Amino acid sequence: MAVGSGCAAVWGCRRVLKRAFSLHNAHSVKGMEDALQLVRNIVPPLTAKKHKGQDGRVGVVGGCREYTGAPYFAAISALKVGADLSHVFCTQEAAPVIKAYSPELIVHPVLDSPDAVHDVGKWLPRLHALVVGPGLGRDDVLLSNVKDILEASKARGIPIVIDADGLWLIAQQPALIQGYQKAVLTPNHVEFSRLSEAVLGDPLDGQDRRGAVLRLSQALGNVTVVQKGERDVISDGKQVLECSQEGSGRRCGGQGDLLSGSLGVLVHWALQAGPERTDGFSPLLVAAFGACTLTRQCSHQAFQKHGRSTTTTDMIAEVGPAFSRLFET
Ligand SMILES: NC(=O)C1=CN([C@@H]2O[C@H](COP(=O)(O)OP(=O)(O)OC[C@H]3O[C@@H](n4cnc5c(N)ncnc54)[C@H](O)[C@@H]3O)[C@@H](O)[C@H]2O)[C@@H](O)CC1
Ligand SMILES: Nc1ncnc2c1ncn2[C@@H]1O[C@H](COP(=O)(O)OP(=O)(O)OP(=O)(O)O)[C@@H](O)[C@H]1O
Ligand SMILES: [Mg+2]
Repeated sequence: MAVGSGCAAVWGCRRVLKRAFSLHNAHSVKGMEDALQLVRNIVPPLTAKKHKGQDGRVGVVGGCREYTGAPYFAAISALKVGADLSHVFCTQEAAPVIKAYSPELIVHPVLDSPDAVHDVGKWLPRLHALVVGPGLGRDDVLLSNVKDILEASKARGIPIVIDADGLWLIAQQPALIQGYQKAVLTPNHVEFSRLSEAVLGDPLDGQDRRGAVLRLSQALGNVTVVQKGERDVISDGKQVLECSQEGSGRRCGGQGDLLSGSLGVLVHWALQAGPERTDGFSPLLVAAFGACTLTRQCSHQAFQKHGRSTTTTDMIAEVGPAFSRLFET
């Protein structure tokens, strides 16, 4: 797809990109198809030639006394999208709870151990991507361990999705992620304001969401930023994409965890596929567009069945059908 690729002046091609990536625009059916095609291009084929692990070994760093649902949602979503193995690195107390939710997850009760960084670090060579933050909490000891885990992951060049309390840590210490171009941040409205305040010293400009996301990404040295909301706005500091796939009016907790877990796997696939398969677009932008579209489609499908009682568990049950519908047609 040629639309927007290699665009030097982002604002000059903004209208073209919006046409290409806005699903609600009545004239954008072709553009939408093009955007979805880029995501389809990165999905690895299922063949008999592969071994277990090849389609993704993802680690989720999060899970503490208060929050066990969030890391579960993220880790199970990664598996349901197509990762082969999904690990959770959480506190000792959270581990039996998360294990009891699912026999499919590999759960390490290490995050509050004195050797946490070593205990997680020895798994890093086997991981394709890390999702840091869902249900992590804000305990100083845990955050200090996560800081060291982030440094070790960056040193190995592991792609990192940062969400929830991981973003709290980044707002305290933006230098931790500055210039690391294999990172994607997935803030909700409040998390975005916090980051924007910390990095740019600006209160959020609600009128110009695309400009705000672009500026934050640039200030962080082209880290990819996904601002979730009524529309999801995605930028790598060079290009700005929007996803307005129809979701639902339901705003139950956990939908962001589904997004960050899915993104963990899609980031790996996109980087593995390389820029030829994404037609010059940053692989991380394409992965982020895929995760946003998928999450919103899951919300839409779950809401059709369950209406107001829709919860994130209902959305996770839709990952398979939604994925096939969007990316395997
Ligand atoms: N079942 C679980 O275990 C869940 C745990 N969660 C975890 O809970 C922790 C805190 O996450 P929060 O997202 O609450 O972050 P914060 O603690 O920063 O709280 C943000 C607050 O802002 C509100 N808010 C969100 N969007 C808003 C908007 N557009 N306008 C105005 N207010 C808005 C929310 O209701 C929330 O009270 C994280 O560790 C997160 O992962 C969540 O992921 C939800 C599910
Ligand atoms: N107003 C909205 N209209 C439609 N979709 C929305 C809206 N707000 C958020 N979403 C979608 O919901 C999903 C999660 O975004 P949300 O802002 O709820 O994340 P979050 O607060 O981090 O969630 P979590 O409860 O998991 O922490 C995203 O896919 C986003 O596109
Ligand atoms: Mg969240």
